[in-house]
Amino acid sequence: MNEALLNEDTIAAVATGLGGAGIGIIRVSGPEAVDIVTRIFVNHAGKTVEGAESHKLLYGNILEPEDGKIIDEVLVSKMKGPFSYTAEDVVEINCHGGIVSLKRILDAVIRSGARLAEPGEFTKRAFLNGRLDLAQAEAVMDIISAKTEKSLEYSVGQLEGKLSQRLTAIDDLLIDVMANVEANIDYPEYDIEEVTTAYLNDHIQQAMDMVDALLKASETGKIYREGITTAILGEPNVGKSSLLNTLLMENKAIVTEIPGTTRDIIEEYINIGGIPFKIIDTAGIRETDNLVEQIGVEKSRQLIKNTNLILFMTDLSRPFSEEEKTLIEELDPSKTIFIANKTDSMMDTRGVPEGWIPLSLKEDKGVEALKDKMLEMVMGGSVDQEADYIVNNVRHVHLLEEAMGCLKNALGTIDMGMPLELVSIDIKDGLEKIREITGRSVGSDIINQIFKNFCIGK
Ligand SMILES: Nc1nc2c(c(=O)[nH]1)N(C=O)[C@@H](CNc1ccc(C(=O)N[C@@H](CCC(=O)O)C(=O)O)cc1)CN2
Ligand SMILES: Nc1nc2c(ncn2[C@@H]2O[C@H](COP(=O)(O)OP(=O)(O)OP(=O)(O)O)[C@@H](O)[C@H]2O)c(=O)[nH]1
Ligand SMILES: [K+]
Repeated sequence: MNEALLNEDTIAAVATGLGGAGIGIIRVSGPEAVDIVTRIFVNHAGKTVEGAESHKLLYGNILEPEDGKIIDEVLVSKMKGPFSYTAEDVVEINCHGGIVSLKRILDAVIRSGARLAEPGEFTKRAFLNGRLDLAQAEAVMDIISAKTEKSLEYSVGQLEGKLSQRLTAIDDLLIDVMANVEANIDYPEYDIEEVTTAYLNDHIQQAMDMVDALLKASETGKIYREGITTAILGEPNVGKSSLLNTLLMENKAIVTEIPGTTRDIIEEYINIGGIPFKIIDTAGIRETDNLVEQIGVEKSRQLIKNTNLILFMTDLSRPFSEEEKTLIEELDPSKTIFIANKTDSMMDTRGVPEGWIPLSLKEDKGVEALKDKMLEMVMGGSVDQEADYIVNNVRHVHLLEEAMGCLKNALGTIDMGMPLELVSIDIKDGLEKIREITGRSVGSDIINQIFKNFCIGK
């Protein structure tokens, strides 16, 4: 599989942004990388890229290949394969970050024999050359699109192999079981290792427990990946915008452009305890004056149904309206936080209702308690704060579910007293699914699909 995908081209791309930063990097990787850059680089003391030490910076100029005119002043680093990001020879040219300099140097590199890299092609080469497995390569993309420090931490963990180690442990266990089963099929008369029903059930169950732990970690992963969709609801003037502003001011999450995804709606992310909450723009709901009328609108119903969390707010400076009472009945208490705002100017006839969070945005009281409550609702047992790793990728989740299905089938096959050959097939199917995650067994179409979503230069 690897040979078919590997090719001997030398590839090049701008690895940094094109927005006119202080410094920009052009990355070149492949068998001709050193030769190509050697030909267009000069150093006042006569040092060459060819002769340079690996992983050291070299100062000089990049020249036009045709007439030797200086394009820019640069620092060049050579990383000799296999000790590089791609495991091939890599040369990086650090130039001034302007778009013209970057473009002219990239052009010079291409004219000297490299071709433009496809999106994700550097990381794809790292995978095909065996420096990263597929789960690790995918982590690179998660690192780039991480929304909070916590999700960055988990993705770096995945790049370091925390998920891969667990998958390898499952792989090892299943290989062991298969070896024993196969031996028993091939040489039943020798009684090499007794493959009893108890042995099989026990070991397959062990593998299932390991897969199950990963699936649990994927529920947490989904939260870190997608954020908790949150809507702030309430009658006009209760303080919804004020709450949003307060939360945004101190807790705005850093959201970088996610390569390969189109974003047609503006989403505000706030970061509470490392978890991204995605605030849904309820402008549509806010426009109407009448709350019941709002909720009657199909879109609002959909919104309420599809949101993970609802912050419902009332205003203590006036009585409950009939509309509010109706809506409170309709809302699902398991995903709603009820907030009583304006405690500073509460009507004499109103107290804070039982179970509601008292808040005064004016006096900045109760915001911490609200944030704690938001975290508590999300945790609900599913988020383990101390988790060492999470499963952060939809492809992985599907494959884990499929692996689980195969192993369940194996138990069923044993239970029905079917021959060992059939048990062996079920286990093998499960193993294949695990190997699709690490990329030990995966088709080139899937590999191409995965790397297509990376950004250029990665
Ligand atoms: N300039 C630059 N910065 C970068 C990258 C890069 O490719 N270039 N990276 C790209 O994403 C990240 C760093 N990742 C890297 C991973 C491995 C190697 C590397 O050369 N590995 C060798 C040698 C390691 C060593 O000296 O011990 C190896 O693994 O054998 C370099 C960068 C972030 N910053
Ligand atoms: N006294 C008091 N006033 C508040 C408090 N929170 C918000 N307000 C005021 O209430 C008014 C309405 O606040 P907004 O945040 O605009 O309310 P809203 O729910 O977004 O209003 P609509 O956009 O009309 O739905 C503003 O004048 C705020 O300053 C509070 O805790 N105490
Ligand atoms: K408002």
